[in-house]
Amino acid sequence: MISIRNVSTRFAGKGGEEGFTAVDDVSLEIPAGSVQGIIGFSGAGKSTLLRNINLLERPTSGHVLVDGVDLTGLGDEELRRERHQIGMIFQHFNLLNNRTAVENVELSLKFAGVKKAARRRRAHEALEIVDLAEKAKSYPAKLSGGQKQRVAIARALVTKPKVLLCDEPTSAVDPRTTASVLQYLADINQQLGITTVVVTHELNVVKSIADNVAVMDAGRAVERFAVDDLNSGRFHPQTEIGRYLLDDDLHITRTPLAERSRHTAAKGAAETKEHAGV
Ligand SMILES: Nc1ncnc2c1ncn2[C@@H]1O[C@H](COP(=O)(O)OP(=O)(O)OP(=O)(O)O)[C@@H](O)[C@H]1O
Repeated sequence: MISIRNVSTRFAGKGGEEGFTAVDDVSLEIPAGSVQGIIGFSGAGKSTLLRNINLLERPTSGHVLVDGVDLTGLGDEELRRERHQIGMIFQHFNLLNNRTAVENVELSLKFAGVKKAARRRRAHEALEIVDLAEKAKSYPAKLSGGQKQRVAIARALVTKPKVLLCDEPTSAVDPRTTASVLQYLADINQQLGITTVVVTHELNVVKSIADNVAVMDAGRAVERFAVDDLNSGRFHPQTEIGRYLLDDDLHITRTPLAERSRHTAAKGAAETKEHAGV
């Protein structure tokens, strides 16, 4: 459904600085109706690859096909039309603060050329999908982080896209809200059959929502696996970055409390002696 073929994205350097390759020859097939996770550390190129899918960031080379249409080969007008098939949500929601929830959702329809008469009705319907009908007239400042993300989801869904791109959708909300936002995304994927791509650095996010995952490191997709295979122990990462990322352990080195207190006590006694000039 989404076919990423040998995509590379190189950013030009400023003022004689060397350029930077953020995405390096990535190919990825994302089946229709599936949830694809993209995981990696900060700076790995995840967001750039996601933005390559709707050409918010045009790849330097390679092709992106959505439903068989090569977006990289389209002119501006055709690309604008195809983009209405692709919704996107962001870490910081990107709502307009001077518009109510329903007006934020309506804007997507306006850009898609939907007539005014139908816009308000459809925007209310989209807010109902994310259980926010009663907040339709609230401004973003009066909404919690989770509610803002749900408005953003409604805004992305209202044009009935085939694809939903999610850039760190839960990084700015607490763990309980994370679960709620992920549940909405899972339900929407299941009920509406929207092919969903989720970029995250959180293993528990991909484990709970994705069917397939790609691990990115330094612009490359270095590992791919099905979450079922990971959960059942059939998948074993081959790269160091994969092993590190897929291990729940945070790798913090700590001295056990008992040893710490012995150490502190010994240090304290030495300092007391020193202070007393013994
Ligand atoms: N417009 C740009 N111009 C120059 N360099 C950029 C640009 N956008 C991103 N980069 C660089 O490309 C690399 C990849 O960035 P990207 O945002 O895709 O990574 P990421 O894996 O999503 O990281 P994070 O999790 O921190 O968002 C980074 O080193 C970043 O500084």
